[in-house]
Amino acid sequence: MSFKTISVIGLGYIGLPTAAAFASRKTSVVGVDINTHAVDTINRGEIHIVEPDLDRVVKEAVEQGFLRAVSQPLAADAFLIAVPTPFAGDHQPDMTWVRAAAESLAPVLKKGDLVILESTSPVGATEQMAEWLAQARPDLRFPQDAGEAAEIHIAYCPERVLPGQVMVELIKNDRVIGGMTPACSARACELYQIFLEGECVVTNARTAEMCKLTENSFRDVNIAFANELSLICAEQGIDVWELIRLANRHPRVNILQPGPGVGGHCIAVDPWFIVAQNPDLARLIRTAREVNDAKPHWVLKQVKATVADCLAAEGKRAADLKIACFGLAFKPNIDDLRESPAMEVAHLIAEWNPGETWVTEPNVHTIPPKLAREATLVTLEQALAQADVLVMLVDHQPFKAIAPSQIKQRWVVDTKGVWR
Ligand SMILES: NC(=O)C1=CN([C@@H]2O[C@H](COP(=O)(O)OP(=O)(O)OC[C@H]3O[C@@H](n4cnc5c(N)ncnc54)[C@H](O)[C@@H]3O)[C@@H](O)[C@H]2O)C=CC1
Ligand SMILES: CC(=O)N[C@@H]1[C@@H](OP(=O)(O)OP(=O)(O)OC[C@H]2O[C@@H](n3ccc(=O)[nH]c3=O)[C@H](O)[C@@H]2O)O[C@H](C(=O)O)[C@@H](O)[C@@H]1O
Repeated sequence: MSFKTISVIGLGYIGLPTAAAFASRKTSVVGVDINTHAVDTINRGEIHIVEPDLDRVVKEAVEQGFLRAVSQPLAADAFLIAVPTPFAGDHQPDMTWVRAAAESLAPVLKKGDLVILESTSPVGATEQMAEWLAQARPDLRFPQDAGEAAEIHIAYCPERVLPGQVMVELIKNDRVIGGMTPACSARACELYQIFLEGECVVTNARTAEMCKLTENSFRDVNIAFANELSLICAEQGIDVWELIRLANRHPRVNILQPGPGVGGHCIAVDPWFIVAQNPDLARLIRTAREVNDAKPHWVLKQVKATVADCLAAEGKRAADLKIACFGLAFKPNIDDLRESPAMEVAHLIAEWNPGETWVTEPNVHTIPPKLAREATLVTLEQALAQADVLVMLVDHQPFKAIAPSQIKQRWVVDTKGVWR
């Protein structure tokens, strides 16, 4: 049985590209979002987020009548949930959005429908979602009670696309399919095969949930290793970038790059879901999070030491000093500031600095509210020409292109090793 209508609940960085990918294959897609600005923008054939190529695909899909957005779920044959799953203040996963999404679609569920959870979630979340649906619809049979005789199919299918390459990775990456029963997995594979060129790899829901968390924890632990090395190398007077380059010449060593910390709303968040469920066992994963979260404070110490050297050498007063931070985004060549360690370093510097704190960020045109009272957004040219201390935080292309002669003989803290 094919899918006549597909509904995607949550039209953000993941939901909108997914909805557009289905619609681009000439399948009727109804996107649902509680944000009316997002709904209106999409219905005009425009987009409210930044992602290469997404604008073109959405425009075509809307113009051809395959994609439309609404504020409340309508009947469909398959529902994909891609709403936020942040953590609460104590690092516990916050499933409020998933519950609200599930409860909002329950009234329109009918026999034979497929419900997929795509949001990054703790182990057991899919079973929990199935319970919420069953409580809302006691007239339908769900997999947790009916097994293969279920009238509703439910699966966990995590998303693993890299921001900036979403439209390519969405189609090409292999996809882990965690059905609550084999029939649920088979139905989910059928759905993704509408646009997927990668392989559907089938497992159960709990393993699929853990798989997503494992991928991001793997990266976090490996970045923490690089960040820890950077601390050790600074103490030992060794250039960490050269060290990593040399060690990576070993055929079985592949160390990642240190930086000001780890940002974005995924790698800095998801490992905590494992820690929250396994507090006594997830020791390495917790420590990696702590190492990466501590890095902005270490960078501040480096800045303080450099400022002290600068003041001593140039005989200036601290209040007259200008410190320029290069970059605010959470990684290079994007405008996303979520959980950005560069933002945090800039904030820590501005709170401490008795002089002026400047930030230069080619992808942002107004100073973010968190920094508005304490820092000034300046051009790259002004920062380079007039600041006393330069702090490299994000290896954006324009910063990497700065001529070495402009950096030479300057007071520099370089967290990305691009101005060495
Ligand atoms: N952004 C990324 O690179 C990746 C994100 N993920 C995961 O995907 C999930 C979604 O993330 P993003 O798309 O980045 O979030 P987002 O914040 O960009 O989009 C989520 C959307 O859901 C909407 N929403 C919230 N509650 C709703 C409800 N009850 N009904 C309808 N719409 C609702 C919001 O208004 C928002 O537009 C999260 O679990 C995230 O961890 C997974 C892989 C990559
Ligand atoms: C395992 C993995 O590669 N996960 C991806 C990750 O996307 P994201 O853009 O957050 O990852 P990223 O490029 O590693 O950046 C995360 C953070 O880590 C930093 N970073 C990255 C690599 C490195 O060598 N050193 C370093 O410090 C970045 O600057 C950034 O602050 O998380 C996404 C997600 O889950 O949302 C996931 O879909 C993506 O595939």
